[in-house]
Amino acid sequence: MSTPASAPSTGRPGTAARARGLTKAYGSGETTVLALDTVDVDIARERFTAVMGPSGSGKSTLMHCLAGLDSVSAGQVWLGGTEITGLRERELTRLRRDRVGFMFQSFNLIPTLNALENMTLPMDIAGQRPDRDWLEHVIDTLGLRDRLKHRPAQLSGGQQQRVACARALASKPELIFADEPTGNLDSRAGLEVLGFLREAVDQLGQTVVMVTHDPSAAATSDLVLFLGDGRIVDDMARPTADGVLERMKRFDALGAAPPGAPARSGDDAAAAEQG
Ligand SMILES: Nc1ncnc2c1ncn2[C@@H]1O[C@H](COP(=O)(O)OP(=O)(O)OP(=O)(O)O)[C@@H](O)[C@H]1O
Repeated sequence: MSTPASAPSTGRPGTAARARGLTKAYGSGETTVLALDTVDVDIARERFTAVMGPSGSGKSTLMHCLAGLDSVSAGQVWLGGTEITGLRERELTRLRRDRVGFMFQSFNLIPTLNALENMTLPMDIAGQRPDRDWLEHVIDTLGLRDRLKHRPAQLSGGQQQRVACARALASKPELIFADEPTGNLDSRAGLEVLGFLREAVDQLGQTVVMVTHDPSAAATSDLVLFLGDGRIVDDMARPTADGVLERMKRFDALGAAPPGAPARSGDDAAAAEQG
């Protein structure tokens, strides 16, 4: 299903990422796992999109395929206006480097580099100079000023996550993919990171796609996409934590969407709620 994130009537400046018929199967024969099943999705530019769903529903796979980190079994994916399915690895690497920032659960920090060096490493590799004012702003907002010379092993898990967050934001990428960015943080640090992602969207025109299990974190977004069994089964605009929690409870009560079940829109869900 195509999500309202793409509604042309909003006048937003297009889509930052798009997929049509996106299908991803792992393995072969009897052991095949269909992680994504003909997903159509539009990630609106300058918006904050959250992706939720039960464990194994395909959230990380969707993010990896949209980011060009994983190959697809069928379908097409675009980053901005560029179709990435079929691109050669070298072109794909360059595109990712120039346009995309990543925050993963495993922070992927380089142990021999200090915090500041880790933050600027992607730009150093790309031969780009950081925007100093922006970098300073990122560092202060994430409370990393007095940790810049520390190596990852000398930082707490939360601090490492904040460095990974700063690294994703440092080059002002058009699109940031965040996989459970608050998963390893205490609630205060988690709120800070979410606030910063929100600010990046509202004030800097960046686009964020965040996978989360946390309804409160999802409530920071503009639109929540709910995945079930490799399909987008619902969505919720202007989410609240209570609203997301209710929706999730309802999915639990209904069980996972059966394969082949028609994808439901937010309106259908609202109608079902009233009826
Ligand atoms: N490399 C892989 N090889 C085989 N199966 C995989 C692989 N990666 C993911 N899968 C399977 O694909 C399905 C979707 O996995 P995915 O990690 O996208 O789910 P998820 O919704 O992100 O789960 P979680 O919330 O637990 O992180 C699962 O059934 C998973 O076991």
